[in-house]
Amino acid sequence: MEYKRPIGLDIDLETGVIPGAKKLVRRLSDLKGYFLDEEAYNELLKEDPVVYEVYAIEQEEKEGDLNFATTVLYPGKVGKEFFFTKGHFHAKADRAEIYYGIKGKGGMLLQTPEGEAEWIPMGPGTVVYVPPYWAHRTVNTGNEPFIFLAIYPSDAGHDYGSIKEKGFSKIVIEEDGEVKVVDNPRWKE
Ligand SMILES: O=P(O)(O)OC[C@H]1O[C@](O)(CO)[C@@H](O)[C@@H]1O
Ligand SMILES: [Fe+2]
Repeated sequence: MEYKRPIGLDIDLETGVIPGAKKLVRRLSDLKGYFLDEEAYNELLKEDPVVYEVYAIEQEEKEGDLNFATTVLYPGKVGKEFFFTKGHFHAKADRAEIYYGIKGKGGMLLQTPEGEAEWIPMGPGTVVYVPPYWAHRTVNTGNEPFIFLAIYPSDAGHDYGSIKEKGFSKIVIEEDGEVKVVDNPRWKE
């Protein structure tokens, strides 16, 4: 039998960079239709800021193996809504995932296929267990990059479809200087 080699490396805890990882950049233009306030979206699109970067060490899509990735989610808002990752179910919906907060301040929105949402605040050292079947999106509620590690089965895959279409049933906004998790007025059952 041919064994894969173990991997040991140091994540840069200040920048979130994983040496040798594949880098993915998502700009505001990659998130068309995701934010509630279209006017604010179009205005900010003139600058088309980077919303988040992902540094991933990925294996083949085989049962039993694991991927890991850091995400650097930049601070910012579209209207009242804080910057977030697209969010997804797993293509293999029963695959779970672990997140670990490294730097900055934010949280995770999780949601069942029926639309029951949960908000978990995150900071450095927070561990979040994403159970099978729950969609997940991270949100930066602070004013510095929010950096975290995700560890997930390499055959989990991403299913962006229904989140792209319907969003989450909750949104995370700033109102009167406070972070609020409120019902998404555009949410449809
Ligand atoms: O795939 P999205 O929803 O854009 O979010 C990116 C993050 O989610 C992951 O896909 C893990 O769930 C990572 O690759 C990355 O940390
Ligand atoms: Fe995931």
